[in-house]
Amino acid sequence: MRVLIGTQRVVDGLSFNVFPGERVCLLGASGSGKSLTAGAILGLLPASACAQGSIRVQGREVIDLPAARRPIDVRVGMVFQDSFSALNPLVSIGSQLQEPFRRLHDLSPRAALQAAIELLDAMALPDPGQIVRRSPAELSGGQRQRVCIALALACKTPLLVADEPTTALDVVTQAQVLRVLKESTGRTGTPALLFITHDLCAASELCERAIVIERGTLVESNRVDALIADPQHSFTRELVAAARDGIGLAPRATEPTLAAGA
Ligand SMILES: Nc1ncnc2c1ncn2[C@@H]1O[C@H](COP(=O)(O)OP(=O)(O)OP(=O)(O)O)[C@@H](O)[C@H]1O
Repeated sequence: MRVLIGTQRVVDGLSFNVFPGERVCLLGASGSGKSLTAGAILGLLPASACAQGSIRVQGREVIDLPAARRPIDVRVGMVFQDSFSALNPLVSIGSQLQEPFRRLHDLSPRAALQAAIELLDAMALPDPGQIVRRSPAELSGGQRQRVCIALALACKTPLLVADEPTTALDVVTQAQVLRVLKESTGRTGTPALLFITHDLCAASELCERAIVIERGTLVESNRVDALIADPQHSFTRELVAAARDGIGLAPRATEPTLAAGA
């Protein structure tokens, strides 16, 4: 897969899979092409950028399909760093969360509201019956981010891309959001996760496998524990030197949920 801005290849020859039940992190320095990779996978590249090569979701080619034109079963859920701009400030949390349950899952308004409250409860949000009545501005950043995760999960996509979802949060709130992401992805009946970050500690708490890119090119790919124990590339060595130790789990080998290729 490549992403071009004009004639410049800002992502070049990047090739990796995310399998069902996996949580994979995409690591790279600032400007290395992580967000453009996410944008290509989501079908949300800026107008100035263009993706080439192959991006398959559940085996289906989607590289030329912007998010809004993708069939429901190959859409990709997303959680971004800025939870405030991801939500409509004028619409209550309940109405925003009801929408995917009504539109995609055909639930009645009452059943959709109940499903929204149950999902917020699973996100470890206190008093979800009250939270659904509030607007985004009436929540803390960590609460809003968990609402964004709930919103992404409500769409029941096979893959969730989380682009630096904890960067704007304090360390305690980061831990809560990481816990919720871990509990709600990477298992049967939940989406696989592509977690985009330059925080190796967060990556090691959440993910089993890591892909490291530099200047839009893959430079290292391994299990997170192996990567931490024996980093090969200079950027990975710098990341490891700056991070505390973590643990990783073995990836599971089945049909890929996502296959991005050149
Ligand atoms: N809309 C755009 N127009 C022109 N260049 C862009 C655009 N978006 C990104 N770029 C350039 O493409 C490269 C990769 O950007 P990208 O946002 O993917 O990096 P990143 O790894 O996500 O960085 P960060 O960690 O700082 O968010 C950078 O050099 C950036 O300046």
